[in-house]
Amino acid sequence: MNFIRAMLRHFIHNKLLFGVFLFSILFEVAYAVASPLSLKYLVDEAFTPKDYHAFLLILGVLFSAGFFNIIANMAGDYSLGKLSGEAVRKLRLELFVHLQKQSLPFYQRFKVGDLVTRFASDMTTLERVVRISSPFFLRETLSVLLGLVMLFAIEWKLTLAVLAGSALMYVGPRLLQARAEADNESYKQAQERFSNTIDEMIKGHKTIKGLHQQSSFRERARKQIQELYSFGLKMHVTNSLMERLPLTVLLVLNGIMIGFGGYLIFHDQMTIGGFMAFLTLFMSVGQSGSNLSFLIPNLIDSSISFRRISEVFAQKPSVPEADDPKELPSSFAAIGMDRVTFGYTEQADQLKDVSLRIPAGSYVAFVGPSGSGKSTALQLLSRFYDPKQGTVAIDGHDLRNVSESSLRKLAVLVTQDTFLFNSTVRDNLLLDGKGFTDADMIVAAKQANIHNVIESWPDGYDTQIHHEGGSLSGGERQRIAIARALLRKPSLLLLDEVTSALDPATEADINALLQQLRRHTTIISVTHRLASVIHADRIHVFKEGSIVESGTHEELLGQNGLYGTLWEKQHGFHLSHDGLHATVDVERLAKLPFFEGIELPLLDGVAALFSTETCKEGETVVREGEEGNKFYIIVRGRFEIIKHIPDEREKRVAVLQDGDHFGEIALLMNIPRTATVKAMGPSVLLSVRREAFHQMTAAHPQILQTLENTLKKRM
Ligand SMILES: Nc1ncnc2c1ncn2[C@@H]1O[C@H](COP(=O)(O)OP(=O)(O)OP(=O)(O)O)[C@@H](O)[C@H]1O
Repeated sequence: MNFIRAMLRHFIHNKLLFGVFLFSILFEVAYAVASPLSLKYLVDEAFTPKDYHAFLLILGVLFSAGFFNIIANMAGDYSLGKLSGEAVRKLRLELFVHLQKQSLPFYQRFKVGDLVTRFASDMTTLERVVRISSPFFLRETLSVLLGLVMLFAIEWKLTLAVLAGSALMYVGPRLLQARAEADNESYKQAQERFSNTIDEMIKGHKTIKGLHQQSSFRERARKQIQELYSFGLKMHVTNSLMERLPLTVLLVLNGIMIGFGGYLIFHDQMTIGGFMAFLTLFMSVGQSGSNLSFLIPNLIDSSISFRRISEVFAQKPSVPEADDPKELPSSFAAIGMDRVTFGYTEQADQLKDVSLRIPAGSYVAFVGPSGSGKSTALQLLSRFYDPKQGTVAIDGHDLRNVSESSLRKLAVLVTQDTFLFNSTVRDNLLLDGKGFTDADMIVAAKQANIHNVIESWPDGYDTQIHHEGGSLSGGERQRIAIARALLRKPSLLLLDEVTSALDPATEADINALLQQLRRHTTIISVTHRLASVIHADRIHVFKEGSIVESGTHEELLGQNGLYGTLWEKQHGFHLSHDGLHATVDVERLAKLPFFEGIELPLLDGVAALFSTETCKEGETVVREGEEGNKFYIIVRGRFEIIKHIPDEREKRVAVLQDGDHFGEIALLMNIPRTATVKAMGPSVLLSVRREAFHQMTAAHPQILQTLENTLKKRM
């Protein structure tokens, strides 16, 4: 309702134009109703008595009124065009701003296809209603009302008779309305589902191809297109029925009118002129009535669009701006969390009673197993979400009470899922460009180690970025995102796995840059790669939503806790600077549970069997169901483990990262893989084939024996 009120408010905002519009409609209706009346006077007062003077008078009045009607209509059309255009313009902008104000959960709730449909198709329907249907509805309703008054004035008995019959005209559509609404809604939903499939198919085409999912997607699309067809047919039939019914009833009504009207004339209760005026006026009222019922399907359709847009307008941002927000200065003394508990849903908490204090100028790292809540903590520190309990504060100011713009100037978050706009590199770096020169931009690009790459492109900084950055490599995208953040010179830099897509050399450069920045800028870095945070002032180790250990690298190693375990797991690998050649120490191999107890000299031979494999983001290394003959250790990178759950789509069941291994059973036997393993970014693996392993173990059967025993125990 608020939304409809807002629309009306926009519509009547310009009182003068609204007055002109109303006057023009009233005049048009009055003229349309009065014209048939002129017949009564023409026939009864001029033609029958052959009164030439009366004839000229009536003709003069008719002609002048007609001329004035044309002018009034033109003024009305102009005012309507301007009023409706303005109302729709304001609504579009309000919807856009409203979408911008929404927090992350909103964008998780509504899918892209759904929102785009609301913006494009529903808004267009709404525009049609404001521009065409509503004024038409108003005019036709007034015509019916005024026409009925005139009909009563001409002959009330005949009017009552036809009115009783007219009731039929509305019964049919009423009965069908609920069904038409349901059919329209089903069709809209089917459209939405299909839009989402297309959206997924375009965005995920690589993944779909990579996982051989074309046929399941085709099947999904086929079903949805079939649904579109069936719902479309149903909707068409119901709407056509609704459109045809009134015309049939109108035919019956004409019969009643001519029969009863004739009877009145034969009994001298009505003049011929009166009957002709009645007939013409009734036709015109009937036409208006039928026009109104034609409008019903159109209005039903639009009421759904109204509801769908109202639904978006009704969404309140889950991270709202305070009424009188505090402006943060550009620097601060400390940021912290005090007993913060947070869950994305009511069912589970992803952060539990987390407290920490980060003084300005420090370099802090969040580490821990995948899914332990590191990124979530970062999202709360940059206020993309508000805690369920506890507070996140900068210098004692609860982030809920500070202005979003001052917070965003102070703190910039760079994530692993970088989004670039389909524009030039320069536009992507400068964005609104406020306060930055090209020289600033180049300094930032150099810091992020991307300047030379950009310069090597034929159009340099004017190079067009396509497919939201898909035309660039993951590392290039990431470095542009880092440059974009550095350009803004934030006092607080929040980094979420920013080096995970970079090759070792670039990663080393970015880490060196962070070392340079660390005293002027507070850096909080979420990473799973421990080697990059050994110099951090403080490392917080997350586990299942809580901070379980905190300290410097040395302090944490001394504690021999979770950090120590994670460090051991990632230790013992060597990677060439270009990231193409990796090796593993035998001491590291010896720590793999299934090589436990095998003497180091023997493991030397095993270590030599490993070869390096690099993979791109989205590449599938192991496919569920296929027979495997390789064992892998992750040197760098993150891999998702996907399982096909019957009657469900594929589901990510785990994430593996640096130091993890998979596929060890393939060293023993040739059995189908139990899950698909896919790279989440550029990665480096060490792998060994069963055949090579067996050649080696032929000379040392005890290795095979140990492996068999351990794997048997684990299975
Ligand atoms: N938007 C979301 N809605 C619901 N659950 C989420 C959402 N984002 C993350 N989660 C869940 O919250 C938990 C913590 O996720 P988070 O990303 O903070 O972990 P993380 O330690 O950063 O792990 P990773 O290194 O794998 O990113 C995980 O179980 C994750 O599945």
